[in-house]
Amino acid sequence: MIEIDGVTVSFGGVTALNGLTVQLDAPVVGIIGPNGAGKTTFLNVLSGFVRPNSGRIRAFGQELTGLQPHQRAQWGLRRSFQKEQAVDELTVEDNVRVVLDSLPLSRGAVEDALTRALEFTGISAVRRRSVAGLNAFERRMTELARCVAGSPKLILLDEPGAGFSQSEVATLRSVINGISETVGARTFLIDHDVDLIQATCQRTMVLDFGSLVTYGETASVLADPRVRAVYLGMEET
Ligand SMILES: Nc1ncnc2c1ncn2[C@@H]1O[C@H](COP(=O)(O)OP(=O)(O)OP(=O)(O)O)[C@@H](O)[C@H]1O
Repeated sequence: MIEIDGVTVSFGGVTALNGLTVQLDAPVVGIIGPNGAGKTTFLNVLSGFVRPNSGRIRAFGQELTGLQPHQRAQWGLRRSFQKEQAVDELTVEDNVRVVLDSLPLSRGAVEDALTRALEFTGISAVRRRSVAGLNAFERRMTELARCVAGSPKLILLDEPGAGFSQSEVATLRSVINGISETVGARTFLIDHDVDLIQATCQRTMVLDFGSLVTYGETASVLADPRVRAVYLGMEET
């Protein structure tokens, strides 16, 4: 259970999150809303890159508010960004090893976790290649491997499917669907692809202008006329 309690974030005159209060309790939670709704800001607050003006965040009983980003990573938080983060000059395995080396693990445990992460994301065959020589989807899967490595508790994915083909998104979908059982982590997924949200997220939260529109079972949320109005740009029927 991840408890968000009264989180407000202002950037000058812009209120990116406005007293957000919600308890997120599914293996994979979708986060949707129009551009500028506050979705990425929410992930930034969770990962510690943005300090809220007010409010608290607790995850599985642990107070995250006040922890630095590296302390959250050690606790078990992982994050992928809209913009690619994998380092071009490093091999795939070294990109993942960087994450594991920051954790209190023995050499052998690092290598085991590395192999598991690469297998889980389907990129074992390219593990010794440098990221610069990979295609865009292999680079995205390298970032996914960084997220699932080292027994994370909570994985935050910011539009991981953007720009990929249907078959690549299908591969991504099955990886996301396997995280809860195989990796044992919760996932929060921002994506504009409603089909991906529907196929992976048991529950979905909708934001608009930094406020919670609704949170609930994904099928009901997507059928909600308020959601269709704010997110899908449809008239209420
Ligand atoms: N660092 C910042 N400085 C100033 N304003 C910001 C900053 N980050 C976000 N904002 C503003 O806060 C609001 C919420 O932005 P955010 O990126 O969280 O929305 P979003 O829902 O992720 O949008 P998108 O779907 O376009 O990625 C927007 O009005 C945005 O311009």
